[in-house]
Amino acid sequence: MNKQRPTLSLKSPATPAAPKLRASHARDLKPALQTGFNTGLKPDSLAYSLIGAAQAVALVRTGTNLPQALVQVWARLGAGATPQARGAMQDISYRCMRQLGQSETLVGLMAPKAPEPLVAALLACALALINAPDETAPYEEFTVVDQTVTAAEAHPDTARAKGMVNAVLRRFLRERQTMLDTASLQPLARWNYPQWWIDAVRAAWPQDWQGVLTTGNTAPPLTLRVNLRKSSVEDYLAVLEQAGMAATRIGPSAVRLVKPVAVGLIPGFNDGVVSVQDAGAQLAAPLLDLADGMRVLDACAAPGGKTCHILELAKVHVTALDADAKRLARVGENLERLQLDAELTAAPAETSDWWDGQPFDRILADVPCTASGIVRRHPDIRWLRRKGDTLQLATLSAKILDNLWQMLAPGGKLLFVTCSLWPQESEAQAAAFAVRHGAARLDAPGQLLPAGGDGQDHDGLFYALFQKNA
Ligand SMILES: C[S@@+](CC[C@H](N)C(=O)[O-])C[C@H]1O[C@@H](n2cnc3c(N)ncnc32)[C@H](O)[C@@H]1O
Repeated sequence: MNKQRPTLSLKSPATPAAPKLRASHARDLKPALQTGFNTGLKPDSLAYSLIGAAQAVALVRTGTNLPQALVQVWARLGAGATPQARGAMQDISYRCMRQLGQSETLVGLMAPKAPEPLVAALLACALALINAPDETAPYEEFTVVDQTVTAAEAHPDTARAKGMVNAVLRRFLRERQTMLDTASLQPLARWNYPQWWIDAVRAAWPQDWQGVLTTGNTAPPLTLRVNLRKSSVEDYLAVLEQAGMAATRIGPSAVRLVKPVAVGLIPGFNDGVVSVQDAGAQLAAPLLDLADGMRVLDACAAPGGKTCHILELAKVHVTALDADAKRLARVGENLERLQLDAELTAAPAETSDWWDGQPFDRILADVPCTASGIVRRHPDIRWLRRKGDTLQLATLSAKILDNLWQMLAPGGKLLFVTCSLWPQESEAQAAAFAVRHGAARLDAPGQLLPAGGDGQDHDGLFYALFQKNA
């Protein structure tokens, strides 16, 4: 077995007398990922993908978001992280996030003592694969057990727990129904969200809370926006049919692929005929009621999905603003692919020193929020957010809205958007804003709860439209 240092460790070698922390405190520590560790596992084996996915899951449990965690793990693995291995690690870790409450509860029922972070994450990944809904189960359950034990043996952070991993998984296969029934008595395991999140959805949406939680645990669809400058929805559906890709129309410009594929394989993607965008998010640009020649501010623009849609609909001058210069670069890449043009400005939307004083005819304020409405795309969010984040983000977005209002021309319209389910960030924010500024409220969808199914399929978004007195 490789004797190199483990890649995940809560203790630093430079501080031998580090105080022992209780498990409840461990999530505040960022374990250092050490480069160069090699498990010796074959990159095309399930064991290799399982230990990689488990490291990403363990990082999420210490506060890193899953996309970043995967990038860190892949960087450390170097050439071993082949496209197939990356795909498998991504698939396993995303599944794991959707079932983490159940898996951690099951481990609590079956493990003799609380496992170390990487062992807990490895077990959670394995249980997510074993408990995958039948139609999506990617591996035989005995293969999963065997490969999880192999993975455990190959990594110094998990090797000592190999026997326990084996015992827990085999016990689960023997006593599956009893274990699942017992676990599901706990809301955390039944719904796979933290208790505070379940309570918040119940309080906000007493009629719909179960559907909202259930939809958030489904895999998201791959929805495309047809660029009406380059094609029509009918023509594009015909292109997909010719390519043998089944698809349905689920919005004015929205087409959902029956089977998601990598973006590089989507016909016309590289030529800007289509973009990837949720059907609910596609409502923003049309609500702005654009006309050629208008000055438009897209105030929280990155990665530019809505910026590009605006420019596909009318010949307008767009300022795309975002506080994050790195993310703003992605707006540039999307504009380039679609052969569109906008002015890119990196600055916080609650400030105004970047503004030339010329009022805007339309303002889109797609403000930073808890993202509680898009958990099916980002299943890690529920495990990363804290209850207090809502108030903090609502305070920032109130500042942003107040600042942007002074930049709007008389008679101009401001569209306020969130991808949140929490009224504090959405309807309560919109109502308070209207009162503060005497803003007229125009027709807009309000809260769209996340919905999946044949007819409609979209994330949870909130829309409020305001007009300034002429
Ligand atoms: C919901 S995302 C925007 C999505 C984008 N409108 C789209 O459709 O592709 C929110 C964006 O707000 C940016 N942001 C966060 N705080 C900000 C601030 N104070 N001012 C401006 N942008 C901010 C984030 O970097 C992020 O790109």
